[in-house]
This record gives sequence, structure tokens and C-alpha cells, in this order.
Amino acid sequence: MELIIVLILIISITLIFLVRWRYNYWKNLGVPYVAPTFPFGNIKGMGKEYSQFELLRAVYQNFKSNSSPIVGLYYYLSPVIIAKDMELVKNIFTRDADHFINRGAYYNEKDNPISAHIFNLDNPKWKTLRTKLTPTFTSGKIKMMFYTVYDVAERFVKKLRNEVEVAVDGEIEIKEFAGRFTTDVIGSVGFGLEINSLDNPTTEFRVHGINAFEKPNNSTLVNIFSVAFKDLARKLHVIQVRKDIEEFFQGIVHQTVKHREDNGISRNDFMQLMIQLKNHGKIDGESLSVGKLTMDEITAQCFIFFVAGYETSSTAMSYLLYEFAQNPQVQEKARKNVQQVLAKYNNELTYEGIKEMDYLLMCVNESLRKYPPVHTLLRYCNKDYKIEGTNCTVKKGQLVIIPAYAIQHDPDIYPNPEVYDPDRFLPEEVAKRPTCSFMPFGHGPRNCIGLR
Ligand code: HEM
Repeated sequence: MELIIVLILIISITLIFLVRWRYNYWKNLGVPYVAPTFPFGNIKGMGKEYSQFELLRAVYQNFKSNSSPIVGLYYYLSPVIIAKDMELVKNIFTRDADHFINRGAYYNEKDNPISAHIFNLDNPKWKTLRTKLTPTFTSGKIKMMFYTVYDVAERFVKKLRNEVEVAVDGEIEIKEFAGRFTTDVIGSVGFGLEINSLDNPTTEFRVHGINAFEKPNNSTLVNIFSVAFKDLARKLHVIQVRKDIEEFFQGIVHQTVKHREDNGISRNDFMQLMIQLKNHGKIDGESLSVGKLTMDEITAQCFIFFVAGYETSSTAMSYLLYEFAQNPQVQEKARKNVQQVLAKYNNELTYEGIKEMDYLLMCVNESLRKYPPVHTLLRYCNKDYKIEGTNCTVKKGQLVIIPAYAIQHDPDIYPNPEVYDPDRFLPEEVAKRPTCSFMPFGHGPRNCIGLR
């Protein structure tokens, strides 16, 4: 009995010592930090009482006047870095991107091939895949898909008119409606399918897509475990995407590819480009050979195009429309901008015309600044990196957080940040600000592939 008590005491003292040693990490390096508490570090209540971007905004503001380019936090027992200096942020994204090319996400190619998509993959697999997919996102290819999107947009406008007519007090839930629109767009350009969730919101495709977000396969604890101990989690067959969702997407991609190949059907969409990559390792008519894609790879990429594209785009659309409603004079100016460009193009909406709607773009950018759909960007250090002007070396395996929301609401960069003011995006205003002070699509080689 006494021996057990002694053992418990020794284990407890050792644990206390280890935790204190761990929580002295930033102090010992002389990096400013927020005092942690065991076991959550600095994230107690995150996700329930407050969101991550609120924590990061508070930390960013509190430490802004401190000359250190970084602030230290603890996520549970792990020391993580908040990059707050604009030069450092730029270097992490671009000049020194080879130290920070991964996001550190978990995927399991063997048991859950759909999770091995471009967003999750680490280098060098990521680089190989990005090289294969980049030619499918050139402006020429997007232009080719323009009328596929146009068709869905026409249905959207028609449907919107009907909904507004029958709505109580003229109010409709625009976020839900925009989500149905972006689902149909991505279903069409990504998978080559007529989803029509505008008319049928509970269509299987949309429900499975939403479930991929809202009904994760694992608890937060398992997710944290699988990110922290990736190899072990793979050995334990931990999967990220639910099997029913994986099977659903595998089924529709296989059917679509087979249908097109059996019937010699070709369409202006990503699916067609990916079929070309699958069969020839290059896009038809182009000389650059980038390597073949497998069926599993096609499925995983279609899946991530949907997951990464539909929610972000519908959030962006909703906030833009919200600000138009709040600021009728901005709305009017944007409308005039659209009408002028349309008049130049025979009153037809064209790809070239959209690119000339400069004021509209300023409005879009300002709502992406104020409400970035992705408020926090992550980079996982893959080789030690000495931060210039400090004694601190970011260690391999450490997480670096770029607080996009906080930077885009910094009153020193964007005075009166809560005010919606598209003129902030006049070219002469943009030129006054640091390069990476606007990052709704990230920056550098790992930025959003769907940016165009
Ligand atoms: C308004 C709409 C969108 C926003 C705000 C957005 C934002 C982002 C952001 C912030 C990232 C991370 C960038 C970084 O870490 O530097 C990202 C990555 C990504 N996005 Fe988007 N996105 C949008 C639309 C789309 C669409 C439509 C697609 C698909 C066609 C897409 C596909 C991807 C993919 C595949 C990645 C991962 C790229 C990689 O790791 O190589 N996104 N997006």
C-alpha cells in the first residue's frame, strides 16, 4: 500500500514537473506569451464560449505594441506561434515557404483515400498533386467553364425573384440560398452533375456535402490525437471522412467517369480535365506533361473542391449582399458599375466583362476583408527556422498561426475596421498597405487554388 502511495506521489511530482517545464517554453525563450493553465493551455472554452479568431484578435491587439514579431500560446501542452509582424508573415508565406509548406492536417490514404486531397497532403505528395492540378485552374480553363456557371446563375436569379415575392416581409435566409447556389455551381463544374439543390435543398449530394462538415467522423480528442501522432493514428486505422460520405462521392465520380468514357461525352468542366489527366497525364492540346491521376485521386480532389469551395463562396456572397443591404449608396454604385460594363458588352454577361467590374471587385474585397470565410491560416514548420531579429527558432513540427481576421481588423492598417468601405481597395490605397495585410485566399505556393 505504502509503495503504491509512493509511486503515485513520484508520478504526480514528475507530471507536475513536466507540465511546468512545458509551460515555461516561451518564458525561457524570452518570447512574449499568454500565461497558460493546465490542461488546456490558452484554449479553455474555445469553440464553445468563443471562437478561435476572437482569441487571436485579442492576443494580436494586446501584444501589438510589443516589438517581438511573434507571440507564444499553448494549445493544450503544445507551444504554438502567432505570427504578428507583417514582414514575418510575408516571409512565411512566400520567401521562406519551403520551411512552412504543410498544414499538418491528418489524412489516411490507405483506409480513407478521400482524405488524401490537396488541402490535407504534405510535401512532397502535395507538390506533385498541385503541379498536376494547377493547369486545370488557369484563367483560360475558368473562362471555358464560364457558361456552365452562368446557367446556374440564371436559375439562381430566377429562383431568388420568386422567393422574394412570396417571402414574409420580403425577407429570405440568404446564407442558405447562397449555399444552394454554390452547391449547384460546384456540382456542375466539379462533378459534371445537375444537382439542382436550388429547387431541391435536400438532394443527396448537398446533404452528404454538409454532413462532411457538420457530422465529423471523430471527436475533437481523436482529431487532436491523429494530428499529433499521425503515424500511430494511421496504424490504428483512424479515418477522417465518414465511410458513407466517402462511398457516396466514390460512387458518383466512378459513375460520371464511366458514363462519359462509355458514351464519348465531353463537357466544359473540371471533371473533363481530370479525366484527361487520368488517361494521358496531361491536358488535351497542351504540351506540358504533369503525370496521371488515379480514380481515388480524382474523387478526393472533387470532394475537396466541393468542401473547400461551397461554404467559403456562399459565406462570401452572403456578407456581400448583407453589406449591400446595409449600404444602399454602395449598392447603387456597384449596380451602376455593372450596368456600364454590361452596356459595353451588348448587355451580355461575359467573362471579360466581369473582369472589368472594378468597383464590384472592390466591394467583394472589402467584404472578404471584414468577414474572411477562412479567418485563421495555419502553417506547420517542416524544417527549423530562425526568426530574424530574435533568439527564437521555430522547431520542426511546430504550428505557426497567421491570424488573418485580426490583421484584417487592425485599426493601424484599416482605420475604423468595422466600417464597410470598398474605397479601401482603390489601387492607391492598396499600395500603401503591407502585401500580406489582405489574405482571404492565403498567400504563396499554398494559397487557394480556387482563387480565380
Ligand atoms: C470565396 C471563396 C473562397 C475562399 C475565401 C477560399 C479561401 C481559402 C483559403 C484561405 C485557403 C488556405 C490558403 C492558405 O493556407 O494560404 C484555401 C485553400 C484551398 N482552397 Fe479555397 N477559398 C475559396 C474558394 C475555393 C473554391 C471555389 C475552391 C475549389 C474549386 C477552393 C479550393 C481550395 C483548395 C483545393 C485549397 C487548398 C490548396 C492547397 O493546399 O494547395 N477554394 N482557400
